[in-house]
Amino acid sequence: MGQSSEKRSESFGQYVTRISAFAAAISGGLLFFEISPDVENLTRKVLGYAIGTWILFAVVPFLFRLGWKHRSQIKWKWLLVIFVVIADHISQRKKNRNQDNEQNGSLSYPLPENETGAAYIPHPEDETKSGVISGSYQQQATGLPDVFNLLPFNPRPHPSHTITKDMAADAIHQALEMSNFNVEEKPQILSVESGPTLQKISFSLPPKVQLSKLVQRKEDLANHLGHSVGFDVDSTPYPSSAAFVIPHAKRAFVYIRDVMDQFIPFAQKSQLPVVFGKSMNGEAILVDLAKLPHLLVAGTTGSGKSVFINALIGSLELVRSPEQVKFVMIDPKMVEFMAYADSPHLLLPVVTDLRRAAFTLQKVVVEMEKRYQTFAAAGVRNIEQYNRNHETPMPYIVVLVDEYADLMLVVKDQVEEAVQRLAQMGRAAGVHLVLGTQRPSVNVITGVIKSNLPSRVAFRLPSPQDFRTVMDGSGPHLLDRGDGVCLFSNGSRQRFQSAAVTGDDNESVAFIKAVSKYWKTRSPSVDMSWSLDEQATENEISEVMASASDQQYEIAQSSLPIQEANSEGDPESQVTHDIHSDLVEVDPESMNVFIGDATSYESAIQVAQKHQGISPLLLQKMLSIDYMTAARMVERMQNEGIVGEIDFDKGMRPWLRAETKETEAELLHRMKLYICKTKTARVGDLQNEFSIRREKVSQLMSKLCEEGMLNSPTSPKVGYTIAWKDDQIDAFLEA
Ligand SMILES: Nc1ncnc2c1ncn2[C@@H]1O[C@H](COP(=O)(O)OP(=O)(O)OP(=O)(O)O)[C@@H](O)[C@H]1O
Repeated sequence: MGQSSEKRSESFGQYVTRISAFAAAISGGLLFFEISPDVENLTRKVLGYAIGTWILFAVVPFLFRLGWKHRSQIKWKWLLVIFVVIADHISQRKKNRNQDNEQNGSLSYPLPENETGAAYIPHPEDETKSGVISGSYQQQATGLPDVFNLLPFNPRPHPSHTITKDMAADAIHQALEMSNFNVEEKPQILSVESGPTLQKISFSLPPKVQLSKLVQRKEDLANHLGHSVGFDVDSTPYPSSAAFVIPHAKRAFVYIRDVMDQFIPFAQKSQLPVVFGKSMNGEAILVDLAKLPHLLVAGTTGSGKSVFINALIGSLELVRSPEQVKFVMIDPKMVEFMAYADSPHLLLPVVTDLRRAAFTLQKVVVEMEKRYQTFAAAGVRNIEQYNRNHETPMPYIVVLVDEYADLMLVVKDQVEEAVQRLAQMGRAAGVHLVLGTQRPSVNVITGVIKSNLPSRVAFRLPSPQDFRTVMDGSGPHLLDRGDGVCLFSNGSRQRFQSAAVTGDDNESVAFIKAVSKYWKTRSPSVDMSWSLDEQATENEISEVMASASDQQYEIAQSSLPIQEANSEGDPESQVTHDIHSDLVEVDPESMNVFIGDATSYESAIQVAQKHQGISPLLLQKMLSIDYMTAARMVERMQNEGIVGEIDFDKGMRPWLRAETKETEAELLHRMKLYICKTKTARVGDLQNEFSIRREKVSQLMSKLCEEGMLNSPTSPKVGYTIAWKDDQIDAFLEA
């Protein structure tokens, strides 16, 4: 009986040992193939349990049997001492870890050991007025700001081996030959750059091989090089050369922790510092979101869009207190931003309802308008100047939308209008947009959005057409997990590996919670959170949104064809002329500019007249234009004597131009003089010269045609021409 139970426990032990050996082998294999950080973490855990089980069921019984056999020779006293020392060591380690967790917000992942025990300690009182990081950190020895200690470590900071020049020359030679290029010699390799995901091999183009041909046969080359995904052909700074971009066999990840040495000084001199990732040659890409000033992020599911946006939020939360930056998060899917529910950086709870999302965006527009009023009262132009002159900084607001396509499908009109206004005017007010989408169709990424969000990031997308919609051009086959292309407003475009706080979802949630806890203990006094219902009344929103639509309506009306004469009422509306003929003198390429500039200036004058004065802020608000354009128009109005010097009490330049008493005949005479002197009859020039409405100019020009001074436009390209001969012009001028 005793023997059979011993046998049974032995076979159970063997059984368990075999299972754990099997589990260890599988997890070891999975670790070797580096499938993803998620799988990696799981396999590490399984490996740990397997080894633990093996120790428990194989090693411990073996040692026990061995000890029992030689029990007469064992020095029990020494064994006890060793046991006590080990137990003490284990309990001490456990205690230290608990203390660390306590300090750092109960992380579920181990904190890095701080060798010197020292850290930069952020002091809210040290905040610089420029709104830079919560203080000049007090450096104690070589530590980090303690909030940075919350960042997880990168399990895979380095890629697998970079290809050597010799191997590259062989591989490229072979691929060129197999793709039907006539190459006699191996190409000369000029450089091999290695980043976290890719390596870029630059080589001299063999005779008769052109870069454009390589691009054409990209797919073939990719197949022959064994990299059908991720391969690209690129240009290089070297003459007569090309580059092949090839993914690493095993790529590295970029964690924020990896670049914090560069990020901390960068954060000191920027407003909204974020870690984008690393470039193809492994350099950190650090970006000031305030300068972008908005961002569109597109990527299909699994491409790394959410990890990137989380890295962006994480970067800001690390270096900006809740008093300095506030987030508005819109998450219709209720997946991405829910982990931030407790964050003190939130201006209002995460918005998940689509209609409420539209309302929220409009509310942000109201906030932006209020800020402009505050700036006007304080005599400053933007948030930077305001924060420089004020003790309590005005927080930047970053609006994050997880799935912009969902919003556009349901509440397109409200959303697009609000997004357009925020994109056009948000920057000076410290309001910035980050719009994410999985579905970058033309219905979602409309012309309006694209023209207002020139900075964009594309991760892997379902089709080349989608990539084109986002980036306005073709691009490489991108890999999953953060291989992306970024495009900045200055037109520069580059491939990059996106940064992550961590690639592990659980670790990510733990980090977000820890950072929230960190800031809650440090900035408990100021509660700036919004209550959407209290502060943003429907009236307030509709008032602000309507002021724009009225104005846009006026502008739209002024450029519509006017077909019927109206013999009564406003003489200016007595127009018999199709306004399209005014535009015919303009080259179609420049038409937009022409219509925009001339019409806007005329509208600006109307705004000034209506309000009996003007300020850039008022103009900016009424015409939905950027501050600089508004300021330039105001300056022009002042130079032309339409408005006067600034009246500081009213915060405006008063309207000066008396209503014109000039009769139509006098105005016609002045126009004739102008045409004779300048020998031009362009509607735009006359409109600018006389500061009168486009319709009025058209009406007068029709009269001049009737008088025989001008010829009517004959084709869409040719505008009015002068019919008078030179001697008629001279005679008129002499008279
Ligand atoms: N930059 C990165 N570094 C490391 N791992 C990454 C990175 N980006 C993505 N991953 C890995 O890829 C997985 C999917 O990424 P992510 O959740 O960001 O996809 P997504 O594009 O947002 O898709 P969805 O819209 O379906 O959420 C992550 O869980 C993570 O394991």
